Amino acid sequence: MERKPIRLILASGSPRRKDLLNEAGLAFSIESAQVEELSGIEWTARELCLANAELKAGEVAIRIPDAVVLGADTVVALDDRVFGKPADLDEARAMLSTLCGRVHEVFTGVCLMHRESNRVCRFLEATRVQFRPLEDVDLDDYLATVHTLDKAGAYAAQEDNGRLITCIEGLMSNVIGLPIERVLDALTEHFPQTLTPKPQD
Ligand SMILES: Cc1cn([C@H]2C[C@H](O)[C@@H](COP(=O)(O)OP(=O)(O)OP(=O)(O)O)O2)c(=O)[nH]c1=O
Repeated sequence: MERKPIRLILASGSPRRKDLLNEAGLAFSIESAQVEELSGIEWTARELCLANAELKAGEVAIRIPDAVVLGADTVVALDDRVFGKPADLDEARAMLSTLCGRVHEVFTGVCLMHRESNRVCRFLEATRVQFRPLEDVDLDDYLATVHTLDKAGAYAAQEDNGRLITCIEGLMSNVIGLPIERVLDALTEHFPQTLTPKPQD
């Protein structure tokens, strides 16, 4: 039986998420979610990134109910602390100083939502990341050369080149904002009608 294609929409303004979906060869469009992200010490990192992913997907899915909407949220967790995007360079410096010499976890929550059929698929991926000791890191240089304010935990694994990171256990794509391997599996299982290849240039 022929299946009717369903549009895939990325509910995100993150250039990293756009690149990862593009590299996977998927056809999709972008509609940034207009939401105030949840935060606060009452949330664990796992709860927070899943709740924010659903919030982002839900806001766009209300507007476009016939599409499958992908929302995602990435946070960094150390012990019971949760680091989102730093508010300013002082906070970025404080986050990086705290993360140095330790292993932390990066969680990305993903929510795929199709309102028309009332179907939602949520999952979370965790990756462990180890940082160099503080004395081996030039934080002034790092903060001057890497754009940290739009990144959870104030670092960019995609352009690290060994400056901060000594070891990554798990999916690299998850650290930079979207565990694309798992997104493809979830789309294949739950929403195969979205898997139309993008037109060739
Ligand atoms: C840890 C880490 C995060 N990041 C990015 C991924 C996410 O874009 C960002 C975390 O913030 P998010 O709130 O997850 O996403 P966003 O604000 O960029 O986009 P939107 O809410 O519109 O979807 O941090 C990196 O690019 N590299 C890294 O190494």
